[in-house]
Amino acid sequence: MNPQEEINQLTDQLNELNYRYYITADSEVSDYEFDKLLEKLQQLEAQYPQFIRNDSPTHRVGGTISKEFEAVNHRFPMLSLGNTYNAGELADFDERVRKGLDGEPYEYICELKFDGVALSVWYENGVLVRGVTRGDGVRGDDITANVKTIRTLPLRINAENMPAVFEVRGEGFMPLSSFESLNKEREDIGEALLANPRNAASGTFKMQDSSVVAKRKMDCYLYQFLANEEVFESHEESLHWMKKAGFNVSPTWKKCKTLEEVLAFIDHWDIARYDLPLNTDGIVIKVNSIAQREILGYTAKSPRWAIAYKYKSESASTTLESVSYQLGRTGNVTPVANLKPVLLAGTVVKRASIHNANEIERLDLHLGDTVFVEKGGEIIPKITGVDTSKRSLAFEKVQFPTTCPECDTPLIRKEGEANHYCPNEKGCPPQIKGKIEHFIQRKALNIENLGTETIDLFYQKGIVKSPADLYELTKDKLANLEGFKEKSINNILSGVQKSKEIPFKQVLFGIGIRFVGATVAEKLASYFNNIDALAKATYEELLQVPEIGDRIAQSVVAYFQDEENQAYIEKLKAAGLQFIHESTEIVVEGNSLEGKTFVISGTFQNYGRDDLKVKIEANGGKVLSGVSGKLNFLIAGSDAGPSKLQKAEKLGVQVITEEEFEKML
Ligand SMILES: NC(=O)c1ccc[n+]([C@@H]2O[C@H](COP(=O)([O-])OP(=O)(O)OC[C@H]3O[C@@H](n4cnc5c(N)ncnc54)[C@H](O)[C@@H]3O)[C@@H](O)[C@H]2O)c1
Ligand SMILES: [Zn+2]
Repeated sequence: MNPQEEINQLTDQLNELNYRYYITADSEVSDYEFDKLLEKLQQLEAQYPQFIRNDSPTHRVGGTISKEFEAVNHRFPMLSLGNTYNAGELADFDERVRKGLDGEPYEYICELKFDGVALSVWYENGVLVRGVTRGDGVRGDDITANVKTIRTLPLRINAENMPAVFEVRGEGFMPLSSFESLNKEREDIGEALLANPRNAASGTFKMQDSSVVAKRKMDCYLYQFLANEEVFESHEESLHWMKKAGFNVSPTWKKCKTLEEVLAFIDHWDIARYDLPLNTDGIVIKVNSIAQREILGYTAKSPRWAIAYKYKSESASTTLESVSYQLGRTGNVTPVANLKPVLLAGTVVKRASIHNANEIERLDLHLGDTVFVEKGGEIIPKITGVDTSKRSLAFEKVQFPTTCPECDTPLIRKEGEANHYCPNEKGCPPQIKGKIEHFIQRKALNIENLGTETIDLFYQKGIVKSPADLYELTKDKLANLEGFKEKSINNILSGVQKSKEIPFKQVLFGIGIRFVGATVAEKLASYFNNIDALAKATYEELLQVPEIGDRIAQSVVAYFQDEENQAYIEKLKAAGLQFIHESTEIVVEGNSLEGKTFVISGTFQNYGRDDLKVKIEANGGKVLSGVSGKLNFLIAGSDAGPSKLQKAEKLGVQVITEEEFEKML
C-alpha cells in the first residue's frame, strides 16, 4: 500500500470505529488498539500532509450531535485529551511542557479519568440554565432537563467571587451500584443488558423523559471551571472554589511537583480505583497555572497543557474449553464461554460472556481455540479475539443450538433481535422456576423465607409449579418434606399470607409480563386502577399511557389474550391478592392549605405527582392546571417546566420547593 492508500484506509477504519464507539456502542477493538491506529495515522499525516483528508479523525472530537435535542454552540470548544499508555510517553509530554514554558517552574494537578460522558453546565447569576453534551466538540445536545435530575448538581448557588456567567464541566456518570440494579431490572423483564456503565450513562442522558433519568440516580464529578473573565490563577484554586460552592468535586485529585510524584499517583490509583463508586480508565495530568496553560495552548483536538495516561485494560489468553447456554426467566438463551482458568487483573477467570449468536459468528469461535479475554468496564470478562494461528483443523466450529438446552423446544429469534429464546414459557423448567423467583422478590410480592433452593425443591417435588400454587401450600403438604422444621414451615406460610397485602402495582410487576418492569407496572396500575381495566385495554389505549411504547403495549395485549394467563390471574384473585390500585396512603395533617391554590410541575423526591395532588386536596388546598395571576403557589420539582417557572416569576406567583411545601402542612 502506498502512503496515500494507507492514510485513506486508516481514515475510513477509524471513522467507522468512532461511529461504533459513540453511536452504536459496539466497538470491535480495545481502546488501546484504537489509539495505536490513530497514532499511526497521525504519524503518516505529519509525513505526508498533502494526503490528509477533510474528514480525518485526527482533527476532531469523535462524538456527534443527535436529532432529538436542540443543538447548542459551545462557548468554549469541548476538546478531547491526548493520551499515553506508558511512562516514556509521559516523560515526552513533560519535556514538551518544559520546553513550551521556557524554563519557568510549573506544577501539575493529577485527577482520575472518570469513565462517563462529558457535560457542560452553564450558570447565570448563580442559576443553572443549561446542560450540554460534548457532541462534536463545537456543538452539543441541550439536555438541560436531564442534567437537572443530578441530585449532587446545585440548581442555584451563591458563592464568593462568582461571575455573572460561568460554566462548569465534568463527567456525568452512572454509579456502579445504579448500573447493576438497572441491569438486574432489565434482566427481570427480558430486556437486553446494557454493555457497560459508560454506554448506560450516555444512553440515559439522551433520554426524552427526564423522570426516567431521575430514577436512574445519575451523578457528576466536576473538574473544570470556565468564564469569560479570569477568576482563578490556578486550576487548584478553581477546584477548591467549586467544592466550596457546593459542586461535587471528587476528592481524589492531587498536586504533583515532579514526574516521579505523577508516576506514584498513577501507581497508587491503578489498584485503588477499583474501590471507587464508578469506573475510571486512567488519570489526567493538567498544568496547574492558568497563565501557563495559555502559553502552551491547544491543538485542533486537545489542549497541549494536559494529557491522559490510560490504564491498559488487562488481557490474557487461554483456551476455550466449551460453551454452555444459560436460560433466563424470560427464556433468553445466553452463551457463556468456559475457559481454562487464567489469571486476569488479580482474579482467576473461568468464564466469559459471549452475549449472543452474532458474537459467536463475529469471533468465528471454535472449541479449543486460544482466545483473548479482557476485563473492561464490565464485571464479567469478555472474549475480545481469537488467535487463529493456534487453530487446528480438528477444532470444531461453535454451533448455537437450534433447540432449548433444557426442554428441547425449537428456539426462536425474532426479527431484528440478537437474542434467541425458548418459547415454551409454561413448560420449560428454568423459566418456571425463574417466574416463581421473580414473583417472590422484594420489589414484587416480597415473600420472605423462600430461597432459590427451596423453590427448586418445591418444583422438583411437584408442589409448586406456578406462583399461584404458593397460595395452596399447607402445613400438611410441607410437613412431608425432608429438612423442614415447624418453625420454617410457619415462616413460609406467614410470608405467603402477608403477600396478600402487597399493593397492586407490585403484584402486577410480580406476575411477570414481558417488558413490564417495576416502573412500568406502577404507571399501568395508577392509570388503569385495576387488573380488569388493564386486561380489557386495547393496544391504542395502552399507548395513551405516558412512557408506554409499542413494544410494551403489544406485550400486555398478548399477555391478557392468552387463556392460561387469564386462568392464572383468576387463581391469584381467588387467593386474595390485591388487584385494585390504592393510591399511596395519604396522611392528612389538617386544613392548613384551606383556600390556597397550587400548580405542580416537575418530579419530586417523596411523592408521585398524583399523590402530591391528593395530599394537597386532603389538606384543604386546591390544585389548578395552569399558572395564572390568581395562583398562590407553584411547587417546582427537580425538572419543573421552564415556561411555567417563567410565567410564575412574571406574574409574581410564589415558587416553592417540595421541602417548603412540607413545612406548610
Ligand atoms: N474502542 C474503540 O473502538 C474506540 C473508538 C473511539 C474512541 N475510543 C476511545 O475513546 C477515546 C477518545 O475519546 P475522547 O475523545 O472522548 O477522549 P477521552 O475520553 O480519552 O478523553 C477526553 C474526555 O475525558 C473525560 N474526562 C474524565 N475525567 C476527566 C478529568 N478529570 N479531566 C478532564 N477530562 C476528563 C472527559 O469526558 C473528556 O471529554 C480514545 O482514546 C479511545 O481510547 C475507542
Ligand atoms: Zn426451554
